[in-house]
Amino acid sequence: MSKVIALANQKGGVGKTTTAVNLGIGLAAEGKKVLLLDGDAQGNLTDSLGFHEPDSLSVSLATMLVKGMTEEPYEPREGILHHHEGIDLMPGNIELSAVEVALVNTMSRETIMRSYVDSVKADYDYILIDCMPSLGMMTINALAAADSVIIPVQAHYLPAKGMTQLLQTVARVRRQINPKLAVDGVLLTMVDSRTNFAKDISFVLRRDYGDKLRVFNTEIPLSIRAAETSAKGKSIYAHDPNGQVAKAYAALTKEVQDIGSERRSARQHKADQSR
Ligand SMILES: Nc1ncnc2c1ncn2[C@@H]1O[C@H](COP(=O)(O)OP(=O)(O)OP(=O)(O)O)[C@@H](O)[C@H]1O
Repeated sequence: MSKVIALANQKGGVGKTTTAVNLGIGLAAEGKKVLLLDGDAQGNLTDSLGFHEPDSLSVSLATMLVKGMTEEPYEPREGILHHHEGIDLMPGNIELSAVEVALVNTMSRETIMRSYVDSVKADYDYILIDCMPSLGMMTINALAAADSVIIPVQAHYLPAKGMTQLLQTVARVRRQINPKLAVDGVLLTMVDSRTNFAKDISFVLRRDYGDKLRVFNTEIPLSIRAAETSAKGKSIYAHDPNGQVAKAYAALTKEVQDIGSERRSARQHKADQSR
């Protein structure tokens, strides 16, 4: 069964795209079939994977969503690109901005992306959605399509108000559209080991949100090597295989798979008890 994970935080520049690339390619290295969806009009995920002119692509996620809105039949695999490190990508570009505006007046406006995801799900073990840095319609669509959400947070800045708003949005989507939506946890990124900020933030998150909110054991270190990867169009495993960031993303990949297995056994346990 495939798992759909949204990478969301309405704050920009916190590591959503970098995590989508390196978690996705990490899962592919473990033998999983992975599709990344670029749900951000900036097209950074598409660009980071070496498709440096996202706006010139003739088919993208926006094309599929427009066809979904207008109920035109579509071939869901059209436009999917393959990256040489073993993952597929449905690219995103500036056209998503227009789609976001158009969605507002569409029937089933929150579930257009879910219909697209459902149409390709059978081909993949994991689908990761890189969200826009906003809580607009495109992010709501991603949350409606997802099984769970990972929230990357830059370790030297805790957007306390932003976190509350994001968790409220997740709760609203869960209540109204997608009851199965879980929060996998907060991922601390760009952690500078010379400071205590990461520890302080973990403490504040646990204090303010309690055990409702898991903080991943894995922390992603701050490193110029991570910042270099997008221009190169490759993952950190290919760019700096022995560095700390590659090790951290490999550890995150394991942690994400472990959360998946824990949830599956919890569901099984519940099902067995209700028999
Ligand atoms: N571990 C890291 N160490 C240093 N720089 C990093 C690290 N991870 C990401 N960066 C850099 O930080 C910037 C923001 O990262 P990224 O694009 O992944 O964030 P984002 O949340 O997707 O941003 P946006 O919301 O604008 O799409 C990028 O220039 C990226 O290369």
